[in-house]
Amino acid sequence: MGALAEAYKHSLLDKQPIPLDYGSVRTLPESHIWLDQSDESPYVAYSTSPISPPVIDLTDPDAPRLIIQACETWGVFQLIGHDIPTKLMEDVESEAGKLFGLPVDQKLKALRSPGGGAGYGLPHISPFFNKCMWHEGFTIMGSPIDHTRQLWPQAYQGFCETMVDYQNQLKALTEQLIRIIFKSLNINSEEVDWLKDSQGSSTALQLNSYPACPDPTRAMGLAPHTDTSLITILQSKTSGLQVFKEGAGWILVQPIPGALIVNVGDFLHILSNGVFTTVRHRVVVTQIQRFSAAHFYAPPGDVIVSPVMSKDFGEVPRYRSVSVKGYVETKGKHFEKALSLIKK
Ligand SMILES: C=C1C[C@]23C[C@@]1(O)CC[C@H]2[C@@]12CCC[C@@](C)(C(=O)O1)[C@H]2[C@@H]3C(=O)O
Ligand SMILES: O=C(O)CCC(=O)C(=O)O
Ligand SMILES: [Fe+2]
Repeated sequence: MGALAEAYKHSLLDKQPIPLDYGSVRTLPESHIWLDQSDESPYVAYSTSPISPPVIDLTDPDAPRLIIQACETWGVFQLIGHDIPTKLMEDVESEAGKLFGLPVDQKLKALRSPGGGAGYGLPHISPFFNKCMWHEGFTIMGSPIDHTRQLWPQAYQGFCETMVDYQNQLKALTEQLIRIIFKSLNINSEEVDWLKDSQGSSTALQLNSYPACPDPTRAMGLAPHTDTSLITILQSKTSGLQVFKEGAGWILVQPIPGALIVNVGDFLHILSNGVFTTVRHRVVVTQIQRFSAAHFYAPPGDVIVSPVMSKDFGEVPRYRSVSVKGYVETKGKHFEKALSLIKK
């Protein structure tokens, strides 16, 4: 858990709208129409360019070089050859389906409390937009037991076991990727206490549901954002995620069966002195419900993140050093402006 639990805490002081009973809505309500915000509309500037983020096989001896290259050029890649069991990935999706399939009154029993990080609700970034997203989410930080007991008083165990197993395995995979990336940054992983003991890092698992939408071209699944994390690992069987590529525009990511989508977050961007891209992304919706699960990983709250200095990453720092806790707070208050506020 840790520092990420604090993300958007301050923005949540504003009244947070609650998700609609999506199943009963036949016409897109005015509150959910994004079309008039022209440059934010998901169907405007949607690139037809054939380029797409690289696919990297973790068992390929050349994987470390390809990962670094992808972090620089795209800030996102699809990972195959990882050892997360397919069955576990499928169980996560089917447990998420059961949760979001509950009647809305039931789901509201697990509603995130004001200022709280975990539980059911709209995206944490909702207060920064004047339109609502076509989305419902369930955020897990640490054990999901308290919230899931509200949902299924007798039958919460299957859900909890699956999510805890997934969180542990995704944490280990993230740490494997971080060790690879740190090597290129000339950081000795053996000297990084929080990585060595696997203690204290901040993690969160976000289950996302994008309900079937009656008017997809005018709705927004998840508004453009960068993740606050060091690294995020996402699973989804279906397309909907778009990433912004400088010079090309919004590119739809076509998930490869069994692959995980890995993206660079703000902390890795700062650490790499701006060389690795913290990729802006958003989600479009369709008439078919879509699920995804995103695992976020950041260092412990008291860690100071400073840009590395070298020939490859630049000899002049582009960002001020920040504590993880401090930057998470800045992001929660200023959202998209957070990075520019810590620029040197
Ligand atoms: C760990 C976290 C990152 C996140 C905020 C949170 O505390 C829990 C959910 C995460 C999420 C998922 C949807 C997009 C996002 C921007 C949001 O609103 O909530 C991210 C947050 C983030 O990366 O900053
Ligand atoms: O659903 C997706 O594909 C992306 C979700 C996402 O960006 C997030 O949870 O931060
Ligand atoms: Fe994201």
